[in-house]
Amino acid sequence: MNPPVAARASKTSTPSLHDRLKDSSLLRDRCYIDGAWVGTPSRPVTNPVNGVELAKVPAFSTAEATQAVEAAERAFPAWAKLTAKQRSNILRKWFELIAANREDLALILTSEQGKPLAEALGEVDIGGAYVEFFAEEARRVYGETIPTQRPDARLLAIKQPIGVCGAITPWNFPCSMITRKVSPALAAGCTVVLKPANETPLTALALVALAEKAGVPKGVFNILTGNSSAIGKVLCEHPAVRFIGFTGSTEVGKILYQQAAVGVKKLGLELGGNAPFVVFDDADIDAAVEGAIISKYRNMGQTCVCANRIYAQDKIYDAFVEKLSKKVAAMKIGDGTEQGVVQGPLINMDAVLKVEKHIDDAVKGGAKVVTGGKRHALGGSFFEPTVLSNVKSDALVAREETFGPLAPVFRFKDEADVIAMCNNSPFGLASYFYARDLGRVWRVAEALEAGMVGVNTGLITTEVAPFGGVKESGLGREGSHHGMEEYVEIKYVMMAGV
Ligand SMILES: NC(=O)c1ccc[n+]([C@@H]2O[C@H](COP(=O)([O-])OP(=O)(O)OC[C@H]3O[C@@H](n4cnc5c(N)ncnc54)[C@H](O)[C@@H]3O)[C@@H](O)[C@H]2O)c1
Ligand SMILES: O=C[C@H](O)CS(=O)(=O)O
Repeated sequence: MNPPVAARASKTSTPSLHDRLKDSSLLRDRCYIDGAWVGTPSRPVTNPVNGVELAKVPAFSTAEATQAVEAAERAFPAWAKLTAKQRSNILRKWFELIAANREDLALILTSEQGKPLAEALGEVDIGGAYVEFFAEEARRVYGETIPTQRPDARLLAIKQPIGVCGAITPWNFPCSMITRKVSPALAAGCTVVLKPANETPLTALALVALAEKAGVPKGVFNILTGNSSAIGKVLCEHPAVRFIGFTGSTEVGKILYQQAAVGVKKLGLELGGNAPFVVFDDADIDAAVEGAIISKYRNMGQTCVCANRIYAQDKIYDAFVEKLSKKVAAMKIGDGTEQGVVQGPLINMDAVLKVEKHIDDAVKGGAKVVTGGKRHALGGSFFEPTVLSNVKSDALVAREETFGPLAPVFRFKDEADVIAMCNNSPFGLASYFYARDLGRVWRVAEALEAGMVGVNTGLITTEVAPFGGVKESGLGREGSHHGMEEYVEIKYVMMAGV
């Protein structure tokens, strides 16, 4: 059992994260490989609010990644041989432990990632919901019998776990991006080696501690922190690894795609987005404002499904911009653990620089800052939630994923005009529009080049739907019963001599 992280006095007078947890044993500073908590804590994890060190984690690399893959390979046969019910029961127990520890998990999450506590609680809840859902799906990996053209033979198709899986996850959702991969993998009978983001490993380590407590056997679920590219290379090239699940930027996704080609590994890629958010003139404008706020400013705009470009039809443009910017200007910004705060700090200063680059480019092209537009008085990586109007359709912010609290509002004339602009992107993850005409809803939903469409809603995330994108937003789907397909291989058996 890993000794809990020693209580560290933070740089400020506020109690340390360790002292604020109900169960401080959830704050882990070692990796978990083959059933043992190992490594020397050396790499600091800091709070984006104030740079205070929360803990240190090991800086592992090639050797440890290889050890983890070999442990997962050894554990695979026994885990795959368990009955679906046995795996389901263990996953159910994991879900119950996540739910029972949701407040501690959310506090760890907010402390290392920055999102408001209310959002972190929501993330832990859906993170747990993926585990609960796939605990149930574990028992529904059905095969089929197939009528054959040979009277002397019988034909069946069976589904079997693909084997050792690598999982590499981003910092923006340190809980749900992990359970969205690991729970279907374990449900299918696979074993996993997880490399979480270096900015937010503590939530992942706590999830593994709870999985261990739930009875996941040694070697089945391994986690290591450290050198991303070196660990990723091992996961892409080791012959025992048969699937790579990656969530992150399209740029890194392409690197992994190339590396995995060497061993012809199956991949699940959940990549970048550039979601259009369209408000037609027959929309409920107040509802559209609410939808734009949750879609744009959730996690300070740091979600892959954030509205990245907002299009408002000419007739309602001014009213929409006025209503939106009034609500945005009223947002409370601060430390996400404080009551009422709805916007925390961005993950780092690079994120701030990207927002500023997009604002500067838009303003140079004639855009107007309606609210926000600059770093917040709190300093550090706090940035004012921003609304721009009169933005040119070819501005940088329309072409690149901002990943920050910036809402550029573009004008459009009609359906054909706006659909052409929406689809003029190499990305196709999420998209949103507000309209009430039934014919328009069908036409636009079918015309948008995206994996997911929100109609009259800015929040589409659920464990029961197939999450994923088209074009350069990725391959495959996570969540829903489709999410199991990543982790199984189909085999058909022709039995002659009947
Ligand atoms: N489609 C989705 O479901 C989804 C969900 C969340 C985030 N994202 C995307 O992720 C991006 C933000 O997350 P991020 O900054 O963590 O992305 P990132 O691509 O920089 O990092 C993602 C993960 O990959 C690791 N990594 C980085 N370089 C690597 C390499 N060469 N080899 C192996 N691993 C490597 C990182 O350590 C991290 O764990 C955004 O583009 C966002 O749209 C997509
Ligand atoms: O950042 C991308 C995540 O997938 C966000 S969520 O799943 O919509 O919460």
